[in-house]
Amino acid sequence: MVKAVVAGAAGGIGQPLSLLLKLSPLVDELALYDVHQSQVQGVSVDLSHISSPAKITGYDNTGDSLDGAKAAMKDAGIIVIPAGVPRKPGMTRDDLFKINAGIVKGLIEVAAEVAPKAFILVISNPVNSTVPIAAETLKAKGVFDAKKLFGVTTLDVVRSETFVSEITGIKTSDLNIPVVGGHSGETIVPLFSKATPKVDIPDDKYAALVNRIQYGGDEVVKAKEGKGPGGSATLSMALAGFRFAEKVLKAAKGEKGLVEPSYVYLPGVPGGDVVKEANGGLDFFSVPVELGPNGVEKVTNPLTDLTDKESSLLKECLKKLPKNIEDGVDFVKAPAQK
Ligand SMILES: NC(=O)C1=CN([C@@H]2O[C@H](COP(=O)(O)OP(=O)(O)OC[C@H]3O[C@@H](n4cnc5c(N)ncnc54)[C@H](O)[C@@H]3O)[C@@H](O)[C@H]2O)C=CC1
Ligand SMILES: O=C([O-])CC(=O)C(=O)O
Repeated sequence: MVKAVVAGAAGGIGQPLSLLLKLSPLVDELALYDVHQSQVQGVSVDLSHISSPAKITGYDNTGDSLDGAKAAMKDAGIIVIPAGVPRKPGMTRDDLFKINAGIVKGLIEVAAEVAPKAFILVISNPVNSTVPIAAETLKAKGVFDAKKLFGVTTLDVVRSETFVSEITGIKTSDLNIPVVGGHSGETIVPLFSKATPKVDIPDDKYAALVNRIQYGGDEVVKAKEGKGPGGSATLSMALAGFRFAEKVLKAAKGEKGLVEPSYVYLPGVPGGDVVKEANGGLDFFSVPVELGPNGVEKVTNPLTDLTDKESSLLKECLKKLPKNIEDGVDFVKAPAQK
């Protein structure tokens, strides 16, 4: 019996993500949680009419309590978190930290209490910092299992597949492109030299392609012009979040050979120490993760034999990512100094 939870289910990502999970045969119960009471109840009733097996339940809180969050997450197998505010034009993902840091910490505290063994997939931005916040919160509660905590960076992979396919003509479904590092701007490092099948990016297209992958989020934010629900990517993100969640659930059921990059805590996962040595000592990094019944089975070090261009991208990533990680860790460990 697999209980899945979407926290932030009434939002721009939450709604389509919940629809995809409702359609999945891998989910037996889908609990939708949001602080937006009327919206989450409406979405729950709406989805509950779909004739797929997953049973839908909807939760919000009574007053200031977290009773809805607790009931939603109780004994969950997988918790996907797109709760929080999205960007509007002119904002960076780091601008979201002020609000989303506390939201993620609060949700993880509930998860630690009522579903300490759940797989936790963090979508809320800035992922580079919200995942360290989640890790430190779980550590403080004594229930941290790094193999089960994932920052969802799948949208960077999805965008890479789309944009590389446009240039090379290779079908997106045939492409496998590791995108590593973090999830914002220059911290996003696509490694075309490690793609399968081999992809040939013409020199005159390389910089623009990398830029489009790194700033794909900004392209959407700009196009949406701050109008309508969800100021940033919602539909492509719902697909990406579902793709990653589905792999986690399939691996939990014993399917083998499932690999996808994800932003994980390296010291707590098999193979992580090698990546940590290669990235200059960072604890958190997005790397190709092989999934198994207990989450991360092992991670592979993607930072070998990089091309000169990729080494330059990595260098830029490593200028920014450490501060993002530190901000997240300090938010939990040293809040007074913030
Ligand atoms: N990891 C990634 O690749 C991506 C991440 N994102 C991030 O996902 C987040 C959500 O984006 P959208 O769905 O577009 O925003 P949205 O504003 O449409 O939806 C967010 C939902 O979260 C709910 N919420 C707020 N605080 C909550 C709490 N404490 N508990 C439960 N629910 C709460 C809101 O009521 C709302 O329904 C943003 O932080 C955004 O930056 C967006 C796209 C890609
Ligand atoms: O750009 C944003 O704010 C949302 C996001 O993370 C993405 O689309 O990759």
